[in-house]
Amino acid sequence: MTPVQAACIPLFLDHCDVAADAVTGSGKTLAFVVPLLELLLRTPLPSPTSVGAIVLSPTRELAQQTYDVVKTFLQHGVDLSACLITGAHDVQVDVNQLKEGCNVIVATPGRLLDLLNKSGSLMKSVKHLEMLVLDEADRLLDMGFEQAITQIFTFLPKQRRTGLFSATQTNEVQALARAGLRNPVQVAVKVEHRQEGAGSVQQATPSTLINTYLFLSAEEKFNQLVAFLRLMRQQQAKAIVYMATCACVNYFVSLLENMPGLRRAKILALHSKVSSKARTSVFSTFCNTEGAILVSTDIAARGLDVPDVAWVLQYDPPQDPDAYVHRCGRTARLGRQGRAVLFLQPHEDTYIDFLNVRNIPIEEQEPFEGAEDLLPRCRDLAAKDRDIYEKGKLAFVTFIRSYKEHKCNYIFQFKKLDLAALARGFALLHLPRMPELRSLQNSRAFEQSKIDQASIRFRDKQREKQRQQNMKRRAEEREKALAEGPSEKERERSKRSKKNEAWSKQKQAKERKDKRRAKAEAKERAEIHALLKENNVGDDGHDVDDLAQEARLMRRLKQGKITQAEYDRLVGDDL
Ligand SMILES: Nc1ncnc2c1ncn2[C@@H]1O[C@H](COP(=O)(O)OP(=O)(O)OP(=O)(O)O)[C@@H](O)[C@H]1O
Repeated sequence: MTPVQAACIPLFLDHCDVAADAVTGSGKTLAFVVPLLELLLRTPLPSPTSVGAIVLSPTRELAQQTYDVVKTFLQHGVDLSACLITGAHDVQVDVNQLKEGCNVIVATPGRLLDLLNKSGSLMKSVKHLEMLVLDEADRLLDMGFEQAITQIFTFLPKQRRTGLFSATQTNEVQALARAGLRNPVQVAVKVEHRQEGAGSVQQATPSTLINTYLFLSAEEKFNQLVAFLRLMRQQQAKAIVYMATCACVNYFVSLLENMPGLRRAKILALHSKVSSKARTSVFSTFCNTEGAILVSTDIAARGLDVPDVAWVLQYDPPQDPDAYVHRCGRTARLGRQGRAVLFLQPHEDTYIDFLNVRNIPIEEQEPFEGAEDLLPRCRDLAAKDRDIYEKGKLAFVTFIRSYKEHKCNYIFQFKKLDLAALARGFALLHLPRMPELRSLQNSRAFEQSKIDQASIRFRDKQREKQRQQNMKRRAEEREKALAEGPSEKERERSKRSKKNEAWSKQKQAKERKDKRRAKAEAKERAEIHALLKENNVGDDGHDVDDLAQEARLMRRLKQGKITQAEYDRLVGDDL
């Protein structure tokens, strides 16, 4: 048994409520699954359809993982039934499952609350609940599930055991513990590490983790990533690479697949815009393929348990400060050795102090050997395939947006970003027209490629044919509009402006200048808006944090801005 299990299991069996806080990979899942099953076996439920235990997880992936652990016991002789209730399928599927009887429910809060509100029989079945578990409690709260959870409490009997599990403790988690737990026993399994001159101090990451950082300019990052991945190939080691946005994952994976030494590597992309079904398949390929590389957003930061991940590389530091510990926690699980490395730009150096204050020991490391300048090759790929060219622009735009919205913006200061170096580091041929980049458009700091962007073709023949047809249609529309001359409205406008001729040339010049600027700004906005819209990224930058989208949708549902059906569809398909 692991320490957290040794502490929690007897407490639950003694009918105590437990609030547990233990590092990633310390075996928290079994610390609640074992006593939960044991309690249900000891106290037979009044009917085969009674629900004896509920586990609430923040995401579908985590719920699925916990459900799989429960299932393993059921397949080996534990005579209970279990079901998984998430937004992954139609509500009716869940209703049918529940009718057949579920002694253990593993669920995400939104869907469970919905079913409790709709189904009188489920409301009755939970009246004899023995145990409730809130897993990854801090994330449940971050995602805006607090209200849903407190509403779920109202359906459950007060005489129950409640467990609250988290690898990061916050004031909000403590408030939730006060609301849902009765005199909980606090279990904190801490890791100590020896620090020169300070004796032993507590740390928030596993003791078997070697945690390092590397200062790199924006232009060095991709080359170092390739050097790192070649090393992983040599060692046949499994690794996870974290990036800031979905679009960054898509773009850099397209580049990596074409880099020398990596063409035969198994590089998988995972983020919220990958469909639910494809996400399951990506995850299972990653688990079952030796030396596979997962490039992901924070969607894969928490709770996911892949025992043989040897390295975690944080290509971009996380938006959410707590995510750092969870990302690292995908390696060095349950006493195994693991390594985590963080790429930082030199101006982001205070992040190291920030980590130290949070009891996260970290050391500087040497750059990976064998790095070469691959950015010209990347630009060449973009020039030969419009798909890569467009992915690059989108990735860059979303990265800038995510950087501007950084939760630790006193460390990650937008004004300190070297945007020209960043654009070079993204191997862009042209700068997207963004207000943030206006001063760079004609600057020598970023040399725009001479290649005409309209001439860059899709490698995929079908897509290219479609693009040509669209261009032709737009040109015809323009010609037609020209031939028809100005519209009635335009003629009116021009007449009016002649009548009100400006009283001085100076004023006219200023007006012309303002008009030009407004036109340029409107064009920039329209271009960025079109780029984001085409790629299903909201203007509010919701590409930035995948999981926040579910929380945002939940809030909109609560405010009555979307219906339950819309919520289900959006969460089901898009997240
Ligand atoms: N007593 C045990 N003996 C052997 N293996 C165990 C034991 N308990 C847990 N494990 C294994 O350790 C791994 C990590 O466990 P688990 O996923 O529960 O960690 P966790 O603390 O929930 O991590 P995280 O905070 O990242 O979610 C799993 O692969 C699990 O099967």
